[in-house]
Amino acid sequence: MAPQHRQVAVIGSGPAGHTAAIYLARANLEPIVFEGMMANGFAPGGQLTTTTDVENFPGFPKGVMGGELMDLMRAQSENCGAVIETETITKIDTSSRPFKIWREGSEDQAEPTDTADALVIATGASARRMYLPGEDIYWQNGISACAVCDGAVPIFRNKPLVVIGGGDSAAEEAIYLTKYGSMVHVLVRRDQLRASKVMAKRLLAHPKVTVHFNVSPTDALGDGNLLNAVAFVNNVTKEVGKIEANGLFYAIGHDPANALVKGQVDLDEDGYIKTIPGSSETNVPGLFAAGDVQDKRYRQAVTSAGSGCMAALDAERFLSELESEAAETK
Ligand SMILES: Cc1cc2nc3c(=O)[nH]c(=O)nc-3n(C[C@H](O)[C@H](O)[C@H](O)COP(=O)(O)OP(=O)(O)OC[C@H]3O[C@@H](n4cnc5c(N)ncnc54)[C@H](O)[C@@H]3O)c2cc1C
Repeated sequence: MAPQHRQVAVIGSGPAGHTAAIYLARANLEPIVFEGMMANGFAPGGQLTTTTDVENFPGFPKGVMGGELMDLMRAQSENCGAVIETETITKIDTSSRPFKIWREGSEDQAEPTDTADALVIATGASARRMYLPGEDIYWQNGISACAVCDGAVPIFRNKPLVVIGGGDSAAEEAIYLTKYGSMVHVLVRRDQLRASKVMAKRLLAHPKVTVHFNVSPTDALGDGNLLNAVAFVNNVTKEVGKIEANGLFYAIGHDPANALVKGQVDLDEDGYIKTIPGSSETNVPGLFAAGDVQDKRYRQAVTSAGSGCMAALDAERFLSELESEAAETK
């Protein structure tokens, strides 16, 4: 069967992918969105489908459930004219245009299932977790991987909190959480922080922060409903203990979902797709990146949506230039 051709395809269905789709559809470019089927471990809709209340996405004064927000974005994409396919893309070839795309199950075939003149990669990222015993019970009931997203929720107010990690993100998240928690304990696996000198100094000097070196968490403990303590082991003395805590925040890094483009597009040292600052353009003309897969700094729904808009506008301009070039050579 001949590949299905579109002017533009979007891979990914989080806030970045759907915002790109809304803009592309409104520009009459009839985008196809591959929303994935548990791609990168997430249901269609992405990371927000794994959370409850989202209180910082504009337009929802009382907050909105993550799953509901993503259903609304999906409906808006469709209403604007995007075609959404519940398919995971397992291979692309961007070495020549049109770009070649293979849906899951067809990656061994020579012929792609789809082709597109422009591609928006919005495959997202995932926060690293330790999957401690008890984590399945207390994930989102005391355990989080995003202080900015969840720090303000009532269960953490004036309560002791734990942050896991020793880098800049851990330091930033711990200091951020001092606004809400009564005390913030930072558990660092090694005998020193990896954070920059300035951040480390700020963290160590903060009156509401205690840094525990050579300590790793071993268990998430609670009452069956909410987390109330974190068990730990000292990696040097092997001494075990327990810290009372109503919040456990992972700050041990994120993994951008870059498998599709690895080796085809420039990535930074942490695996994020490199975009030209102030745009969504990658080093491959016609290939645009949006959302968490290219953003290691903000990683928020609204910034992902913003970059999805940028990718759509960049793709639209690229396609119209392509059209003009084709008209001139006729
Ligand atoms: C538990 C949790 C709570 C959060 N709370 C908040 C909050 O309150 N406020 C906030 O602003 N941010 C929050 N965030 C962060 C926010 O969810 C992300 O910044 C945002 O979802 C990133 O959007 P994205 O579009 O880049 O990608 P994602 O949301 O990661 O979505 C990417 C999608 O693409 C799909 N996909 C991946 N690979 C493929 C493929 N090969 N083929 C097809 N599809 C593919 C995935 O399945 C996924 O559905 C939270 C994150 C988590 C994990």
